[in-house]
Amino acid sequence: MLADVLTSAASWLGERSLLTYVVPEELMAELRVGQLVAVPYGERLVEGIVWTTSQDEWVELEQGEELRPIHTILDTEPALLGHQMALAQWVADYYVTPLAYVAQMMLPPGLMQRSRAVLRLAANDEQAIDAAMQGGSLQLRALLGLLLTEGTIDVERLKELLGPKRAKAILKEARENELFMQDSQLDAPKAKARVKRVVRLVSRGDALQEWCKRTEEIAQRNALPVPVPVIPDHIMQPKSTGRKGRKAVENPWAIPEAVSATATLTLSRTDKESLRAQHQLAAVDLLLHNTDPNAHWSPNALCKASGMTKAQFDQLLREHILEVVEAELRRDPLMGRTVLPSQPLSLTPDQQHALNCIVGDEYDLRPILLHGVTGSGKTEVYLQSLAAIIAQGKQGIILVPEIALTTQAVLRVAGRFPDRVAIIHSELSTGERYDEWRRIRSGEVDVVIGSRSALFAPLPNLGIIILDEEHEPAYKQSERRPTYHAREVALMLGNILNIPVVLGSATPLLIHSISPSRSTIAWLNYLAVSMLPCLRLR
Ligand SMILES: Nc1ncnc2c1ncn2[C@@H]1O[C@H](COP(=O)(O)OP(=O)(O)OP(=O)(O)O)[C@@H](O)[C@H]1O
Repeated sequence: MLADVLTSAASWLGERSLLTYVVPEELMAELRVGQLVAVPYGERLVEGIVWTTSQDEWVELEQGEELRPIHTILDTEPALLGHQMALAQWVADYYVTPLAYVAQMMLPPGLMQRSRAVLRLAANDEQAIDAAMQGGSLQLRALLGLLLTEGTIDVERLKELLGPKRAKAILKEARENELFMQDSQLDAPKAKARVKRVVRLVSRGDALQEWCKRTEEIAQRNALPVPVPVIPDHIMQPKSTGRKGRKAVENPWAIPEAVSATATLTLSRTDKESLRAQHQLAAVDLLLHNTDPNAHWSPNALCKASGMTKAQFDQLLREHILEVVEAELRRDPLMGRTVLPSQPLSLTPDQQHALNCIVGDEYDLRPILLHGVTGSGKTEVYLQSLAAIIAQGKQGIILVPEIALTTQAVLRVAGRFPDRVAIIHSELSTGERYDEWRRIRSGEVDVVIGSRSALFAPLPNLGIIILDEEHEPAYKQSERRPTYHAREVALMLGNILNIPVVLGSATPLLIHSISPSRSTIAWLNYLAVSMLPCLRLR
């Protein structure tokens, strides 16, 4: 089996953008088109995307050339889906840009891994090392000493330290000596899931109730008025007045002044037991009342908020009331924003007609130009079109020209489809973008809203594309290659998948209004739907 791989090395720019590799027996069952793989390239190991596979065993090679095998599959889930690869091919041809540039643009930043060549000792043969130490050049001995202490040396670092000429000479000497070997390592990708140690309740139902009852009885055995935190915010976010004037964090568990200082010194065993029980009950209470699935308690934060000591916390672990697990924490771009849930409005006849043309009986495969003045209800039509597509088990993309997390458009979409919306735009952090990209790829999301790059979201079953304010110049990427226009790419993606593409505007570009045939895309023939108020001229 052979595979054509789009490599992240020289062929990003070269004419031969796809290189052919042999698929080794052990990878055959797992290898899929669109997956990220590591392949040998010259002396290095580089990253690439499997573009095509074939059962051919024969390929025309120059004399002395030999096909090399794929090294590893870096992620079993494809990084690019079939329709994205078809779109990438079109963008590369249409905007005369290397295919690899386009493919890289479709992936979240920080996913591609860099490779580096490293030098290491081939074997730990003491005699051979001694011989080299005595007979080798001064440079070789220095290199050997470095490898014996460090294990490996980055070849690029060696070049920086010694200068290219001396590094070349020493590397040549090292390669000729069987003691050394050079291989290639792929660095870990910069974008990773954020994993933290968090506390979870293990005990549930009757067992937990039983424990609470027992612990409450112990807690009530003393009369010390220990405060129980209702909302732990003031503990989690202590008021601070800067470095110098920082106030001590108020300890909500301190024994109140009403109870005299001497009382604290004379706590009986029962009192201590009672305090322990109260703290542990408070911790369990905090976990029970944590309704936000994105909020987690770390062991430290929980101890601080409930007043538990480490020993009291460990006791709860031993009794299997709590457990500490590694949980993936989502970096949510809408964290802290108020998203108001909304219900579909009953549509006006114009809106209903527009909806029918997009997702109803009147849809005729043509892109739809939705022309309506500001405030005429276009967004409501978009939302109900998305809802209809979602009801068919598909997903949608809605593009807006300028995106700020607080924009009304984002919050309106997020409010209509709670927890099922992802946001993609260039101002997200690498981590946020990576998390959103993975949610989209795994089918956890029904709607992607964002600026032009949201078009490349890996939705598994894309059913509609909407471009709001289609006349906006922000849809054109001009600062780097490919210099694509999101409207043209959206229309092509709609064509590849045979799905509705809606262009909405209060002031559509003349190119659509006057002569659709003059459009840059030959097959284009819009269906224009108007939601303009009826004007009577006297
Ligand atoms: N069918 C309807 N019934 C009642 N109110 C509606 C209806 N459709 C839209 N609205 C309301 O009218 C206002 C404007 O609607 P909307 O934002 O959808 O218009 P728009 O054409 O998208 O505007 P813009 O061009 O500014 O994006 C909103 O407050 C919306 O809730």
